[in-house]
Amino acid sequence: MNAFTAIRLQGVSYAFGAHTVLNHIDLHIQPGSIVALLGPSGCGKSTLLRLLAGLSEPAEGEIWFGDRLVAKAGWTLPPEARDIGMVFQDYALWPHMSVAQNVAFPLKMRNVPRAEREQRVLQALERVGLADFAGRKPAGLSGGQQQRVALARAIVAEPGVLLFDEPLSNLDTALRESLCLEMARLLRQLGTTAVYVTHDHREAQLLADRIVHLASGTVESVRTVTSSSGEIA
Ligand SMILES: Nc1ncnc2c1ncn2[C@@H]1O[C@H](COP(=O)(O)OP(=O)(O)OP(=O)(O)O)[C@@H](O)[C@H]1O
Repeated sequence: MNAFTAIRLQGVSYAFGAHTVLNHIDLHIQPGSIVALLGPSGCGKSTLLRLLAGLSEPAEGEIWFGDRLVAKAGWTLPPEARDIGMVFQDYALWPHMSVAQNVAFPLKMRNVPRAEREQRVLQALERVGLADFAGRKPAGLSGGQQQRVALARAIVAEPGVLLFDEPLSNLDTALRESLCLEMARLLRQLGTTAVYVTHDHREAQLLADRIVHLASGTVESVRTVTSSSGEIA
């Protein structure tokens, strides 16, 4: 897979017992685009992201990354076989590892040789403005810095797809906006297809090319953000 991966969902449904959470979702995400999944609490945003990550399997339908089938009814390709990077709300950094070791982890999993690993880790940390923090432990960093480390870890292996689940919601308002703009710039530089779950309209408008509005487990609308000021067509 390369950095320009399209995502296609066809008739995807998911239920917790008798409770249908996603109901025949059809969605096309263009390669290299940044899509925000927006909607009220409980509408199914995180569930949809978990299906894209390979953390849950659909009850119905198919999910394709490029020309690769990654999930269908009752079957899913596991996260580590999907060429994805993920950033969660709670950073999910390993506390006993240094910043550099955290960021190097996806490269280790891919058996990238040590010298190349060190070079790519440094490059990823430079991209998020943390090159001087490589030797620190996560506990010695602010929330915003920890989330930058998580971002560096997500991009270091240059995955085809980046998935974000409310990555800024633990940060204060001012930091949220500046980090959001920083992430938007970085994602555009990288050209990686990205899906970004949020319930914050402003964040979605600052960051995304398209905004998919979910309501009660269905796609209510898909809108294109037409300018950097966040105007929506
Ligand atoms: N493990 C679970 N068992 C049963 N029901 C669940 C489980 N996880 C989520 N749900 C239900 O599925 C629905 C969708 O949840 P989901 O977390 O996808 O929503 P969301 O849009 O991401 O919400 P939020 O913005 O609050 O995170 C909700 O009604 C929720 O209560």
